[in-house]
Amino acid sequence: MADTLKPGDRVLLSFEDESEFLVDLEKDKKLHTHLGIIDLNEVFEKGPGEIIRTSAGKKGYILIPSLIDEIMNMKRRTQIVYPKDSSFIAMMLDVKEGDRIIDTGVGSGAMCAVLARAVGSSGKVFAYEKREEFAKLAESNLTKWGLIERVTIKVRDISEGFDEKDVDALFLDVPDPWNYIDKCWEALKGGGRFATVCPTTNQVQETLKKLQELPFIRIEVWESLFRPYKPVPERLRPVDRMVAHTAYMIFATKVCRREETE
Ligand SMILES: C[S@@+](CC[C@H](N)C(=O)[O-])C[C@H]1O[C@@H](n2cnc3c(N)ncnc32)[C@H](O)[C@@H]1O
Repeated sequence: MADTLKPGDRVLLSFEDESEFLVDLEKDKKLHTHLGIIDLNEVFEKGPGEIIRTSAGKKGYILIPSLIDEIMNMKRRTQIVYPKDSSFIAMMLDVKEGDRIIDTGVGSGAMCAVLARAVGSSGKVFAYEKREEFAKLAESNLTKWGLIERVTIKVRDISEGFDEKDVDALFLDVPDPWNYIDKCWEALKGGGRFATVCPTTNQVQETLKKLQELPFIRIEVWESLFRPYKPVPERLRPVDRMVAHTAYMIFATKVCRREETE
């Protein structure tokens, strides 16, 4: 049986000219677009996967938005971690159901959402952010995506340290990560995984120096390059332009000490 849509549900209306609209459903409401008017009562009646037509006869489809759809269209006031990086980071941190994770700075909440989804309903993300307005924006985004129950947002400068101890993994996204790596080490459990992102190589160098001073092992630096293709079977080829750079990703694993002590 088709999913039944109710007021407050979010849908993605996807049209043939590639226009897409993310909509919070309301009864008796009309959406005015450059393709014509969409009667939302029709969306309720039809349901996900079905065709919708605007008042101008343009054809679209009713879909349930994915987290990637949400992140690529989200309200943001900071740079965000893009899905091509955040999905890999979540795997490298081995985030799973029930984990306790720290995410900082939470910014607009893009990476936090990926972590919150991965920890499941029995896990928790402790999200630190020094700027109240960004913490509020992250809270609003995570609420919209139904993930806020799994996240505790703390408005705090992380130079004061973290409240949590023995967390399974920690993600750090601030302009000067090397200044907080000792605090991250303190919060992680033995064997806990650490990740950070930096847009420039000189930031990576500073971060690596700091990681090497502390008991961290398996230090790795990665960059992900994704090249989409035009999906035309007769002329299959890459698109003309690609995103050449987002961020370098640095990973490390905490150990309790580097050498055995007597
Ligand atoms: C690039 S944004 C984070 C984006 C976020 N990871 C996302 O995917 O949406 C960096 C954030 O770190 C916060 N920040 C910078 N230094 C901080 C500090 N010392 N303590 C807490 N937050 C900090 C900034 O206010 C900003 O919101």
